[in-house]
Amino acid sequence: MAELTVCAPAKINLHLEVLGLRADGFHELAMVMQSIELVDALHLAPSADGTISLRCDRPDLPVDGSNLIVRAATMLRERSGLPELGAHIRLEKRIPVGAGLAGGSSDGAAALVGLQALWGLRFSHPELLAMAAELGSDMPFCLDGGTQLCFGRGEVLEKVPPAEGDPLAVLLLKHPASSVSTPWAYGRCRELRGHAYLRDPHAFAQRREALRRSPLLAGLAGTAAMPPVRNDLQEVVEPEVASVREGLELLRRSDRPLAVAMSGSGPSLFAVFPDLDCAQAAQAALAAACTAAGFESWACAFRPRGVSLEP
Ligand SMILES: C[C@](O)(CO)[C@H](O)COP(=O)(O)OP(=O)(O)OC[C@H]1O[C@@H](n2ccc(N)nc2=O)[C@H](O)[C@@H]1O
Ligand SMILES: Nc1ncnc2c1ncn2[C@@H]1O[C@H](COP(=O)(O)OP(=O)(O)OP(=O)(O)O)[C@@H](O)[C@H]1O
Repeated sequence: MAELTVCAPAKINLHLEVLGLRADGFHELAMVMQSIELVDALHLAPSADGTISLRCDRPDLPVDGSNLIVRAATMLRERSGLPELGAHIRLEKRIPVGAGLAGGSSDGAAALVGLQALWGLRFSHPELLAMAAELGSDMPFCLDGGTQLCFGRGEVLEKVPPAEGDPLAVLLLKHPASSVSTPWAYGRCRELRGHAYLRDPHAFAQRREALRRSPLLAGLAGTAAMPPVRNDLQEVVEPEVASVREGLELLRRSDRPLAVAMSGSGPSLFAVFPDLDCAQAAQAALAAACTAAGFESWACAFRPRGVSLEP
């Protein structure tokens, strides 16, 4: 096989509820995650000498063993038992880094799927999901993407069927000089809200059931109005990060957004619109204000799937 291209879409969190602490030190979560049409591209080619190399068009992104693409590739080769496997990988990076959009996680998921195809491996889907879960809490979602309920530390997934008709869309904002450490955000959440964390597994189960029946899923299906988006990390990050406050204020000026919130651990912000035309109109209307405040913006439709191999 010559070269192969695999797409790695970003995600936003349409619901991020911190339930409590787990024995492994991670947080027990109840989330709804949504893939969007903001996509990194990985170009894969076999290497003759068994090396795994990564090149990227973003000089500020490490391409060594700390990159999730290299970590995923190394894990896949080890688990295959074929140490002679190698690949040259070129990353076209379009998802902002450290933004709350799981760009790194999605790239790792794309590496698992793309290299399985390039190397002709035959891991089952559950095996790929298990490898993804070892590499990061957001990575399992990124494999199949679309709209999913995410429980546990983020790796226990329940698919939500895509809505009928035109997909919803978002206007996404991020300040290029701003990024938020995910471990810091969760640590701060524990400081501020740890006293109110749920402790009883039955209470966790009740919250999961409440999310399965929530007005949010009816709103996404178009059978009810979209409720406000809940992101428990937003109330932790917003007071500490000016670009989050500024971005939320900008988005609240747009024309009738269905919801406005921060994604993941931030600092990217999004406003939900009924379709891509509305999101693009909102982007045009806010263009001058965003430029003046130094924000980058993207108008993206919801995407009904995650990682995808390109023909
Ligand atoms: C904020 C979100 O992006 C929301 O989708 C995710 O929860 C974070 O997913 P992620 O970046 O893949 O997180 P990981 O790389 O697995 O963990 C990074 C750090 O975040 C904290 N973390 C992450 C997930 C989780 N359920 N509880 C946590 O407390 C832990 O300190 C962990 O060491
Ligand atoms: N391929 C990659 N793309 C982007 N970041 C990567 C990649 N590999 C490793 N990283 C590292 O992961 C960290 C954050 O990655 P990412 O862009 O997924 O953050 P994020 O969007 O906040 O993710 P999450 O929503 O899961 O918190 C950065 O420190 C970055 O250096």
